[in-house]
Amino acid sequence: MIRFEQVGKRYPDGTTAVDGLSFEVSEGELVTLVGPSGCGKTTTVMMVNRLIEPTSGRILVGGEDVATVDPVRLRRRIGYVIQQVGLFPHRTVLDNTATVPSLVGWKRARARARAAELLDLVGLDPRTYGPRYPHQLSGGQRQRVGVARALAADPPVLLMDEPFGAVDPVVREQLQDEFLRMQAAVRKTVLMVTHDIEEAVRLGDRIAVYGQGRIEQFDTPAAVLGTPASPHVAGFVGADRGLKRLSVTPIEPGDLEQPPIARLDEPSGRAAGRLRADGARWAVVLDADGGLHGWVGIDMLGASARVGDLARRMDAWVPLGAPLKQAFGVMLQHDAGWVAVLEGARFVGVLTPAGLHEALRRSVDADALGVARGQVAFDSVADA
Ligand SMILES: Nc1ncnc2c1ncn2[C@@H]1O[C@H](COP(=O)(O)OP(=O)(O)OP(=O)(O)O)[C@@H](O)[C@H]1O
Repeated sequence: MIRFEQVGKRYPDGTTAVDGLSFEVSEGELVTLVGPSGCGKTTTVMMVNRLIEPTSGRILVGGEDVATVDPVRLRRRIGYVIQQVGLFPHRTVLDNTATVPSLVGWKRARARARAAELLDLVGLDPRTYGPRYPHQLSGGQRQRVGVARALAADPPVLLMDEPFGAVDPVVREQLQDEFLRMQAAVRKTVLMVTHDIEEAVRLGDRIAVYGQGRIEQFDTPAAVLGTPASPHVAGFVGADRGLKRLSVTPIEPGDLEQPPIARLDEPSGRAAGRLRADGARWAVVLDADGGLHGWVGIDMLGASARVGDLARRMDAWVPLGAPLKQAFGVMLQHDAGWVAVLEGARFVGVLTPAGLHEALRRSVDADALGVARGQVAFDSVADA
């Protein structure tokens, strides 16, 4: 969808901002550009909408060489979000959002209806915020309007330059989450500049890590964290790589342990006997459909009641496939030594701190070997 072919930019004073850039962003893919200040990230995105002209190579958008497209027409097909949002101060939020549709000749009513829809999409109620002026919004809200405005004419491509850079870390994380949800729905082809590796990892389908004026590694977040291509990349992604991997490694069935199970309607004495025989101190309690109800400890099980009368409800669960970080968060929040994992509504096992550690090692090892994670085979007890 966006293709760089040996693109370079040399300024008249002799500064080479970027050199020999070749990479591709597929349709619907979000690529983050990350690297130290002055390494050429902004130059890269501004060449796509011709705010900067390359001095060598070419850039294709949707198969078309952008150098051959009228810049004004080109920019209407490419959304652009920057850190200093640049809203028109004397226009309402709704009119700001409707700017591009109005420019490309939509009727006023249609442009405004579209703007209202977009404000809703970025989490701003158009009835409340539409009539306001930019100075009546918080920084985070202004940033959302910037995103809504960039999407208003439904461009297939979105360029974002530090879009969440101007807000505090908490709001920033909120905006990132909202943006991810939105991107899952609209699937734009996105090129996003950030200097923050955490943001690059959280948002990017793939990451381009820049050195001075060139890309040192272009790969998935897991691969960049797991096998940095150079000492520069390793230095940039930082010493806490293992921690960052928690965000990008999904919980897989093989990571789970199978604890003893008790059924809601089971006589409590029978469940207690089974636990004792297994040497277990607690069991996960499931309902008749295999859904999670809660847990019960062996010393809570009396002789006469049913398990369901004695069990405790439990909210500490995560879906299969969720990132390990989410499971870790739930464990901390509930002060629990394990977290239940569900596939749909069905209980499939528990993740413990030991399982979490193993999963992290598995993901690092898989990348180190250069094989897809699903292909890694483990020696099983049966083979020994
Ligand atoms: N008009 C210009 N003339 C000369 N050099 C320039 C010009 N514009 C940018 N540069 C240089 O090009 C290099 C790349 O700049 P660019 O803005 O792309 O970096 P960046 O990675 O986006 O940095 P930051 O994260 O600080 O925004 C820098 O060394 C910068 O000083």
